[in-house]
Amino acid sequence: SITLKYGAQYIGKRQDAEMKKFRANRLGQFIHWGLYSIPGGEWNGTTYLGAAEWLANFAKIPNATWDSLQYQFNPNKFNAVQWAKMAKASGFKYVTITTKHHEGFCLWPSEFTEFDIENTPYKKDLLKEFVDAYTEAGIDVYFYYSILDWHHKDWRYDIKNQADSLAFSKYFEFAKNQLLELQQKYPEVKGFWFDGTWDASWKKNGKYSYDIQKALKEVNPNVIVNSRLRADDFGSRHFDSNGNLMGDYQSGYERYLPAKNDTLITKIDWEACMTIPVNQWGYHKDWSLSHVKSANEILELIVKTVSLGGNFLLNYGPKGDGTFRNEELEISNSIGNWMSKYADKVIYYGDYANLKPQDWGYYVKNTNSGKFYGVVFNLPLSKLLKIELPNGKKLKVVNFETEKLEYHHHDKMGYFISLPENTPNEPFIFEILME
Ligand SMILES: Cc1ccc([C@@H]2N[C@@H](C)[C@@H](O)[C@H]2O)cc1
Repeated sequence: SITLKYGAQYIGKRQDAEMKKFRANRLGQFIHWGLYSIPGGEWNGTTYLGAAEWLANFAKIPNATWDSLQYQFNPNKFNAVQWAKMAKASGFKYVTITTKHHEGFCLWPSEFTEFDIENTPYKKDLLKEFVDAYTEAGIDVYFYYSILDWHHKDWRYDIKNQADSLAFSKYFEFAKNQLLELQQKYPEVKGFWFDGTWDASWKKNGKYSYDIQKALKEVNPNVIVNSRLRADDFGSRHFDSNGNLMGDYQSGYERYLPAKNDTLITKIDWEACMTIPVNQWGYHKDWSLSHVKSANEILELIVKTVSLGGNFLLNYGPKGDGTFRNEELEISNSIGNWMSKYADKVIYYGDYANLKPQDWGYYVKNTNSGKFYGVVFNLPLSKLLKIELPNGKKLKVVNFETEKLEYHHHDKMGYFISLPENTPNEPFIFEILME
C-alpha cells in the first residue's frame, strides 16, 4: 500500500454503540427542503423536467434573483411534531435533513451567513423545531450538508491559481465553522451526510475533507460521517488510493442499488438513498412527468438493501408551505402498515444472510434474534420456493405465520418449499430454521 496523509482514518467496521445503532436502524427518511421547494421545478411559466432542487441551474437563474426567494420562505403550515409522527408511523428510525443544499440557503440561524432562516418571514430556528420533534419521537437525526455552494463568494469549482486557492481556503473555513456550529447548536445530531464533493477544487484538497471528519470527531468521537465527504491525497473519493473505505459508511448508491449477488458490498457499512419518482429530491409540482414508484416497489428496494447489509434512505420533498404531497402521504401510510407487521423481523437489525440468492425474493438474517428469514416479492407460478443451503447445512423447519410449511429435498437442487394455500397479497416473510 502507498503512504497517504489524507486516506482512511481507520480500517474495518466500527463496533461502538452509535455505529451499531445506525446499522440496526436500517431505514431512514431523507428530507430535501429549501428555497427550491417554493417554485417546485417551474419558473416564469416553464416547467423543467430536471431535479427541482437544481432549477436555478437548469433555468439559468442569476443568484440575485434566486436568492430573493429567501424573502418568500414562510412555511406557515410546517408542523415538526406532525412530520415526526408521520415518520415514526412509517417505520423510519432515523432522518437526514438538508441543512444547506447547493443553493447555500441555511435552514438554521447561522452566525456565518445572512442567507439563512433568520432572514426570512419565518424567522424562527426551524431546524431546532425539527431536531426537537424528531428526537422526542425517538428518531435519530442526521444533517445533510452540501460542500458545493452556489451562493458563497469564495466557492470555487477548480483551483487554477493562487487567488482561487486563497478564496477556496476561506470557503473551507466557512464550511468548517458552519459544521462545528451545527454540532454545537444541535448536539443531538448523530452524523453528517455530505454531498456536492465531486468538483476538482475538493478533489485537489484531500486535507480539507480529512480535517472536517477529524474536527467533527473531536467534538463528538462517535459522530457518523458518510464516505461522500472524502477525497484522499490523489483525489480518490469514497475509497482511498489503497482501496480502504473513507468515512464511516459507503454512500455511493444514489437512486440505484448493488446487484443482488454483490458479496463485496456486504463486507462494509453502506447506505443507499432513493427518490420516489425517478429523479426528484426537492418538491416538484408535476410528478406525472416520470415513473413514480409504488409502495411495493419501494418495499422491495428496502428489503434488497437490508439483505445486502445496507441502510436505506427514502426521500421526501416537502412543499414550500411545509406540507407533504399526497403521493408521499400515501406511500408513508402503505409502508408504515407493512413495517408494523414485518420490520422487527426483517428490517431492524437485518443483515446479509449469506445464502444463495433466489428469484422469489431476499434472505435477511436478524442479528438481534439470530433468526433467518425469506421475504417473498415474486410469487413463483410453480408454487414452490427454492432454497439452496451451503454444504453441511440442512433445512429443519419453515415457519409461515402460525403454520409450518411442507417441503421436499432434491439432493442436487436443494429444497422446495410448498407455498401456503392462501398467500397474502403483499410481500410476506417466512422463517427458516437450519441445522
Ligand atoms: C449530478 C447530481 C448532482 C447532485 C445531486 C444531489 N444529490 C442528491 C442526494 C440530491 O441532493 C441531488 O440534488 C444529484 C445528482
